[in-house]
Amino acid sequence: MKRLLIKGGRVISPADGLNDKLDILIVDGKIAEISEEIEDAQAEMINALDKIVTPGLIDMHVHLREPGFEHKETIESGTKSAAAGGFTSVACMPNTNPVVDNATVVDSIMDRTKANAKVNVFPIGSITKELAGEELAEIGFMAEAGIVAVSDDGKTVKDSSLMRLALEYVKAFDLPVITHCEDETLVKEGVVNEGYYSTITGLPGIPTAAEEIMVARDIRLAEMTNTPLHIAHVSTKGAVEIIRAAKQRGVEVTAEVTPHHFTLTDEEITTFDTNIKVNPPLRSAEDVEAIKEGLVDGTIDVIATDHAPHAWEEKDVEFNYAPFGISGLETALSLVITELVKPGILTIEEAIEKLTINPAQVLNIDKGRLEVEKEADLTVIDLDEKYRVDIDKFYSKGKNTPFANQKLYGKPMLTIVNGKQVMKDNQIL
Ligand SMILES: NC(=O)N[C@@H](CC(=O)O)C(=O)O
Ligand SMILES: [Zn+2]
Ligand SMILES: [Zn+2]
Repeated sequence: MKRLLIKGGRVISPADGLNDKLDILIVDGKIAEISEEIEDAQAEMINALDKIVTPGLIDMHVHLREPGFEHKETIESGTKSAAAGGFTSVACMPNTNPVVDNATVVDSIMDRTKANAKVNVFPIGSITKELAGEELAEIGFMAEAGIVAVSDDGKTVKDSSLMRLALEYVKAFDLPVITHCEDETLVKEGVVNEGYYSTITGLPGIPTAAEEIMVARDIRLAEMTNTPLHIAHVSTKGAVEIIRAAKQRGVEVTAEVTPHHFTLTDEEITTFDTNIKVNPPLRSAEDVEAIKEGLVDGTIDVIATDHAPHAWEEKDVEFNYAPFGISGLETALSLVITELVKPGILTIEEAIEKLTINPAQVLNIDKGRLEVEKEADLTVIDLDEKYRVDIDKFYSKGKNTPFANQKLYGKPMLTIVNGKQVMKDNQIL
């Protein structure tokens, strides 16, 4: 029997009402005991004194790129990156090649996960076949194969009546719909936020209304069909306001933001660095402020990375031609701590909620808690560790981050998945 004893940490699990100095004993991959003083001579001991111990972090929005774009990322490299970032579970988006629009592709991701993944992987199926927005994907078969949600992420389902149909149809399978909101007719050739900085750089702009129109549409459709809707990567003040109002009148809508959208503004585009090119684009300081308010008052339930790795040579082109996306798994927790927790915007408990139980609840997965007899997924965090982001040490193939060389606070020290240590002190085990 394999025994692991995590001693002396401050255990924070909002869903279990825990915020105390506690020991945790893991036996054969499961949590065996959580209490004040556990002694176990046979167990391997981990000293968590002055550290925070939380349920394993969950990232409900990542692009693992496999199958089809293995030069950008694979299930192996992407889940190593997740483990390095303190995540024990990720949900992966279906914009692969082939698209995850049928059960065979879901099965293949499950098989590859079993063989190569360092953390739990929960596949998301597409809403429409080939993400083409024309007919529904094989949602029922994919549900049987184990998807946790559907999304055409990367694209909006343009046809409102097809989106309505999708929202009706998923009810039979109890799946949430995750929507990527942009009105393509307003986006056109846009590559950055439309505003002062797009004007002075001459880069084509994407107006905030492009996002807000679709957020409003999808919320109305969710309301009409009574289906849970999750809004991906919220980036504008107006979107926060629309979601807040919808929640107030009882619509079952949830929302996420990414670390880059609560950290950076569109002023960054004056560098023309393609590593800040992302969809939705970095917005104005006013939008960032509104997003933070949304995090504080609960309008925004989840922090998710939208980890979108790209190959170096793909980003090393003129701004207009570079693909959208930021590699996010290995800086997310530090950005949450540096930008939200240290300045007192969120308490550490609130931050952990948005990284554990809240995404678990959106996806309806049995994760995000610390409970005896459950699989031991845990993250040990050092809140005070200060370090410089080193992209050469990234496990992700995607080095496309605007945070390279930045000094950040707070780091995951240890990631445990199913009782197994998968990352310790920046090393994948
Ligand atoms: N966010 C991005 O900029 N890119 C994502 C697509 C998406 O999340 O919409 C990608 O797949 O590269
Ligand atoms: Zn998207
Ligand atoms: Zn995405």
